[in-house]
Amino acid sequence: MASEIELLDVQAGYGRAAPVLRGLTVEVPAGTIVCLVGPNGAGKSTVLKVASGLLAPRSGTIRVGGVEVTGQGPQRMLASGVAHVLQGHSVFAEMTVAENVLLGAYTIKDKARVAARTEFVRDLFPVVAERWDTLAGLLSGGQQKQVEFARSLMVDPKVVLLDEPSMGLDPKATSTVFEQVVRMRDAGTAVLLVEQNARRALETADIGCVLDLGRVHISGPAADLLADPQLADLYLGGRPAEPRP
Ligand SMILES: Nc1ncnc2c1ncn2[C@@H]1O[C@H](COP(=O)(O)OP(=O)(O)OP(=O)(O)O)[C@@H](O)[C@H]1O
Repeated sequence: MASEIELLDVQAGYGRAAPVLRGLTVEVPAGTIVCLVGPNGAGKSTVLKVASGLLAPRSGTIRVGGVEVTGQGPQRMLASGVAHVLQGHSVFAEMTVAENVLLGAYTIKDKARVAARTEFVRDLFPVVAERWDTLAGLLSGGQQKQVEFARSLMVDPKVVLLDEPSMGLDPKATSTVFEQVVRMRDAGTAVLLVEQNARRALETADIGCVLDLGRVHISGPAADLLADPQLADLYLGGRPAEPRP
């Protein structure tokens, strides 16, 4: 299966400090959700920063859709097909949902294409369509996250990078947000997901990667990782795996 994004043997870090990523390899095949889990400070967000061009790797190779893009900055990575939904909330509260979503299309000059993408995201995220003219700041945290998802899909990316989408959300809103992540995948966008809520994320993902000491320690079908008692002990709070619904 072709990969939408590949990070191969990547070393990366901040300033003169020791590298955070030390020979990390991860790939996101088309049509899949890949989830990175691992302890605090393992480098999960750093992987996404390298993937979106916010942080240049010190060495290694990055490919998007099979084309090498190593060292490109965020704008060129976006143009190559990589969209990044950052941790926390990034909607503009004083702007409407429509204005927030359309910001995602600021690089697209073709009006017909913008109209087609607008229809696509309004269809995919019903709450976005329902609250289109509402000030984004009046929406709940989970609804705001869906506005961010919609904004990221305006450029029709090959892969979307999601950094802790459930952060600060209650369990019901978290479930809705994860359902929307699955809808994004089913609508054709591959997803690289980073989550503190490792068990919930692995229940949603197709492939799981456990990050430790700056490398992918273990990877495989997410269901297998969930069923592994040793992994559950180390990374999933020690509870036995619950069967998938
Ligand atoms: N902007 C930065 N400048 C310097 N060091 C940083 C910066 N961002 C992250 N780091 C360091 O890089 C390491 C990995 O951080 P990162 O945020 O990637 O981990 P994480 O696995 O996403 O952690 P968490 O689960 O706590 O969000 C940490 O030691 C952190 O202190």
